[in-house]
Amino acid sequence: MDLTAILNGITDDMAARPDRGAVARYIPQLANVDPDQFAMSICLADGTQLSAGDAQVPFSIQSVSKVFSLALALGRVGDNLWTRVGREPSGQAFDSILLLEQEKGRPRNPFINAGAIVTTDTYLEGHSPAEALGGLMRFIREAADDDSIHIDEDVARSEIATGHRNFALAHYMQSHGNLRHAPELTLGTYFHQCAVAMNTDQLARAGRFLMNAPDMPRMVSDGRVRRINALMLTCGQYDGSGDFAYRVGLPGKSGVGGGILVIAPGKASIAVWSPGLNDYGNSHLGTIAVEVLARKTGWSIFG
Ligand SMILES: NC(=O)CC[C@H](N)C(=O)O
Repeated sequence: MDLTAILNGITDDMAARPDRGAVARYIPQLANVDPDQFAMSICLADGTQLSAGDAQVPFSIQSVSKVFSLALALGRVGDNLWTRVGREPSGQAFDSILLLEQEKGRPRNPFINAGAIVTTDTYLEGHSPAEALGGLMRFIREAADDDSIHIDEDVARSEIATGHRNFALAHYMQSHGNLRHAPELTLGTYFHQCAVAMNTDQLARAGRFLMNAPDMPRMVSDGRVRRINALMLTCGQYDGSGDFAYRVGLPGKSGVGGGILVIAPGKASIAVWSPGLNDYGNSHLGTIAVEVLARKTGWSIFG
């Protein structure tokens, strides 16, 4: 299999496509990003790294950060996290408040916004926001083996100023006793976590710990890696998770910045980025690109 040719072929194909989806507009800083960009990077189990397109351009990882915060929170409180957050797909948009009322302030899973806010509230416990974010950045930098990864303050500020729906979710959960800190404190931390900037090379490297391959960084136990991947497969693309599993057949986590981290267990960590989004709020071309990649490589976990 000539992976370089596959990667370059996909990148050329994506560059030529007129339908690129729509960039997220509800976060002002993201509305300015050029939708013509596309990048894909792959880290293989033997340590080889390949990339194509705009693989050196940093983008806002947004909800892809929820994978790292989940790993961190599980490391801190273990299975106690599940007393406050569920493990089922929600079938609703990432920022929906609908089920929270029916389910008494306990979010369906750690990848929708409400669940990620509780996850952040968990790793914030016993720390200041700066210390908590320091812990998260240490985790991400160690996973990627890159100390230059940083938080884009302009993006964080942009979201603090406009994140009314996330404030609504946080206050609603607090009314049910499912937030241990003031909403401003937890959300300030959550918005900074979402504002981590990475390029696809860095993100593919940061995802290597989820591959469960012998020579890859071991940030969490094998069992936990399996479970995080299971949640990525069932909940990682919100109400588009079933469609993504059907088309790609790999666990993935998307963000409204247009990035997706996709894991081929035992084989590869893949990062794709294209800023235009589909109706679910996941990268339109990014999803198509990993669909083609999975088909051409035979990497689907379903054979
Ligand atoms: N889907 C996403 O990437 C959403 C993350 C974004 N920071 C928000 O909370 O709305």
